[in-house]
Amino acid sequence: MKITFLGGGNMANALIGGLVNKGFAAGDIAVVELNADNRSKLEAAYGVRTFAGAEAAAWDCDVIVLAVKPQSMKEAIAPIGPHLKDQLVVSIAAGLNLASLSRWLGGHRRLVRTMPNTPALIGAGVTGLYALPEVDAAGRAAAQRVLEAVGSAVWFADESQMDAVTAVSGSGPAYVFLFIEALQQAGKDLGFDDEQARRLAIETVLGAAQLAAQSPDPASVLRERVTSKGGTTAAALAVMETAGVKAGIIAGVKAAEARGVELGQQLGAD
Ligand SMILES: NC(=O)C1=CN([C@@H]2O[C@H](COP(=O)(O)OP(=O)(O)OC[C@H]3O[C@@H](n4cnc5c(N)ncnc54)[C@H](OP(=O)(O)O)[C@@H]3O)[C@@H](O)[C@H]2O)C=CC1
Ligand SMILES: O=C(O)[C@@H]1CCC=N1
Repeated sequence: MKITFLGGGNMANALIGGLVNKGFAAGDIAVVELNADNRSKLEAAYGVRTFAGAEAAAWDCDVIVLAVKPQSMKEAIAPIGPHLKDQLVVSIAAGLNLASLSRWLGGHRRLVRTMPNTPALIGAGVTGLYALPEVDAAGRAAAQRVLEAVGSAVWFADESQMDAVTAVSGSGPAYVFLFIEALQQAGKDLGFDDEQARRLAIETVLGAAQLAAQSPDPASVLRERVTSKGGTTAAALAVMETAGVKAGIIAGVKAAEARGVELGQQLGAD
C-alpha cells in the first residue's frame, strides 16, 4: 500500500514515525510538504520521499492522508482534485466535515475522517474513524490498517461524534502533559531535582494508566483505594476539588468539542 501525506508537520511526523517503526516500508511513503526544514527532517529521520509541491507523481498512491491544518485545507487540496481516481482519502483534520472535503475535492466520495493522537509516534496512539457510506469494506480496512499501525482504532457510525473524539483523545495528550508538568513542578517546589521530579511524575502517570487499563474496576474505585481516610491523598483531593480541577477538565473538553463544531461550520461555509 502506497501512502502520500499532504502536510509533514507534527501529526504527520507522529504517524510516519509510527508506521516506519512498525516496519512499514519507507519507500512506500511520500510527503508533500511546503516547509524545506520539515522535508529534510522527514527524509533524514525516516527515509521517506518528499515533494515540495503537489506535482502529479505525488498522487500515484493508494491512500492520501490529509495532514495540514484545517484552516489551510481548502487551498492545500485544490491541486489534488485532477489527480484523484480511486485513491482512498483519509483526513486527520480537526473539525472539517467530509461534506466540505468532498465538495473541495470535486465530489470525491472515497473519504474517511479520522482523529489520531500524538502517542502514535511510539505506536501507542488511539484513533477514531468515520467513513462515508460509499467507502467499501476494503477502503475501511485500508484506513484501519494505516491507523492501527500506530495504535488502536475505534469506528464511529455518526460523523458528528468525531468532534467529541477530537476533544477527548485527539487533544487528550495535551491534558495529560499538562498534568505531568504540574506534578513535576510540585515535586520541584518540594525540593526534588529535575530528574527526580520527572521520573516520579512520569512513572506515576504510566503506572496509574496501566493499572486503570488492566483493572476491572473503574477509575473512581482505584482513586478511592489510594485515598486513606484522614490521609495525604484526601488532603490533596480536597484542595483540588475546591480549585475545580475535575470540573475544569470536563469544561475544557467540552470547549474543545465546541471549537471543533465551530471550525467545521466556519470552514465549511467556504
Ligand atoms: N497535533 C496533533 O496532536 C493532532 C493534529 N491533528 C490534525 O492534524 C493536522 C495537522 O496538524 P499538525 O501536524 O499539528 O500541524 P502542523 O502545522 O505541524 O503541520 C502541517 C504542515 O503542513 C504544511 N502545509 C501547509 N500548507 C501546505 C500545503 N498546501 N501543502 C503541503 N504542506 C502544507 C505546514 O507547513 P507550514 O508550517 O510552512 O505552513 C506544516 O508543516 C490538523 O488538521 C490537525 O487538526 C489531528 C490529531 C492530533
Ligand atoms: O489542537 C488541535 O486542533 C489538534 C486537533 C487535536 C489535537 N490537536
